[in-house]
Order: sequence, then C-alpha cells, then structure tokens
Amino acid sequence: MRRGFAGYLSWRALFILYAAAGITSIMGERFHSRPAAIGPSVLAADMSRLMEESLDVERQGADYIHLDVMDGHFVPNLTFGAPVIKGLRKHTKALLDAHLMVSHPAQWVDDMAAAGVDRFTFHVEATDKVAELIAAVKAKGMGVGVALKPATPVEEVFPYCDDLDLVLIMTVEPGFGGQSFMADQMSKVKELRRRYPGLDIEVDGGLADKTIEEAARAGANLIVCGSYIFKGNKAERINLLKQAVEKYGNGKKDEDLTPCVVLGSEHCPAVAGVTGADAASGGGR
Ligand SMILES: O=C(CO)[C@@H](O)[C@H](O)COP(=O)(O)O
Repeated sequence: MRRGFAGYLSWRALFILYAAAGITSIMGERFHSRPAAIGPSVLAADMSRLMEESLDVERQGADYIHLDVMDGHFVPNLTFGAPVIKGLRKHTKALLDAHLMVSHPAQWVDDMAAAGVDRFTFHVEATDKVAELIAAVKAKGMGVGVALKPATPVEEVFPYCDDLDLVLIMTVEPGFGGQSFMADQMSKVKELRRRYPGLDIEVDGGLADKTIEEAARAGANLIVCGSYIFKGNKAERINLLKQAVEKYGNGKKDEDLTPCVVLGSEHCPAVAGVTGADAASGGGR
C-alpha cells in the first residue's frame, strides 16, 4: 500500500516536471507551448511596393515581417540592407525580423538596430565569435537568433541556445525563394525541440500547405514563408500555416484554432481548421 502511494507520488512528480518543461504528451504525440507566428518573407513580394506589400500581409494576419538581407558573398544573391529597412520602419509597427545572410554580420549590428530591426538573426557559419556577437546584438536591444544552413550540424548551436531568442533552421539552401522544402532538416528541429522546449524554432524555405504539417509536428513554431503567401490568398494561407502549428505543434483542438482575421470576407472564405484533406486541397506553390 505504502509503495503504491510512493509510486503515485513519483508519477505525479514526473508529470509536473514534464509539464514544467513546456511539453505535453497526448496519445504518444509530443506537443510544445511556444506560440505559432507567421512571418511572410518579402523576398517574394513586389519589391517596388515594399511598404504596401508589408502593410497588406500585416492586415491579412501576419505576425511579423521577415527581411532577407543578402550580400552577394555569403549567398549568391543581393537584396537590401539597413537603409531600405529604415524606410520601411517609418510605415509599420510590425516586428521586423532580419535574417542576415552576410559574411560579416558583426559589421551590421549598429546599422540594423538604428534602422529599427527588432530581431537580428545571423549565421553560425559566418563568424568564429558567436557568443560575442550574441552579446553585441542584445546590447543594442534587439532579439537575437542564430541560423543554420542545411549542411551545418545542429550541435553547433547547442552551446548558445540558452542565450538565444530563436534558432533558424534553413529548409532550403539560403539565397533564393521558391525552392523545395528539405524534409531532412526536420531531424534538427526535432532535436532542438526535445532539448529546448521553451525555445522559438524558426523554419524558412519551401513552407506551404503540403509541407507545414511536417514542420509543425517536428516542433517549429515560427514559420517564414514567401512564395506560398504572396502567390495566393494571403489571409487564407497565413491562417492555414498558423492553424497547422497550433494543431500539430501545440496540440490544440480544431475548435480552439485561431480564426482567420478576415473570416467571412472574400479574403478568407472557408478556413475551418487544418486537416490533411484541407491542407492537400489548399492550393499549391
Ligand atoms: O531566406 C530565404 C531564402 O534564402 C527565404 O526567406 C525565402 O525567401 C523563402 O521563400 P519561399 O521558399 O517561401 O518562397
């Protein structure tokens, strides 16, 4: 009898520990409690209308704006830098999430902070002074993330995770939008989620109706998405991605999923929870 009570107590303690770690498990499936957030990547927008396109995705339910800063050296493409972001900042209060695909990220910390960037994510492959750069970004009052290219082992970021706001797992080779989702990167997301239940894990590249379930189940909660959002019904697609994270990542029931911001309007006609069938018929990239 006494052993039974002790057994009950130890199970209870185990449950409390597990819940405290931010993970719940229902029917063998692991869920986490990090909130879903969708960040449209303006790389897929009409850049001549950067302000209008950014304000539009905000209205359609975006949680933040993802800005791909490329230097033509770290990646074989060129985009924009702090002056353009500073211009955009004047027109929006949205969280600006800058992904620095540059060879010398430390060089841009001051300019990005002055331009109004909220979150500064740099590549672990771009510097030998990761800890120093994390500290420098924080000192400027920005959130800080570390990104990993597809060939970089996830272990490289472990020493820094306790000091980071997010880890970005690239699910395409950085440099261009419109590429195919690399499902083999999900093992990295799963390992990060297992080790760091309270960490924000961002994925970027090839996210769409047909790939979001896998990313959400692996544990990603920040979803960067370019082509899929900008080439279709934005409100509907943003909402589909968000509901998938809530359902497959947070374990929410259909009735508790975030409704579409403009539900009922012509922009978001019939989103009623994400299911495999809904997702499969939701339009392609
Ligand atoms: O950083 C990158 C590419 O380097 C991404 O942000 C892409 O812009 C995502 O675009 P899609 O794959 O969603 O079109």
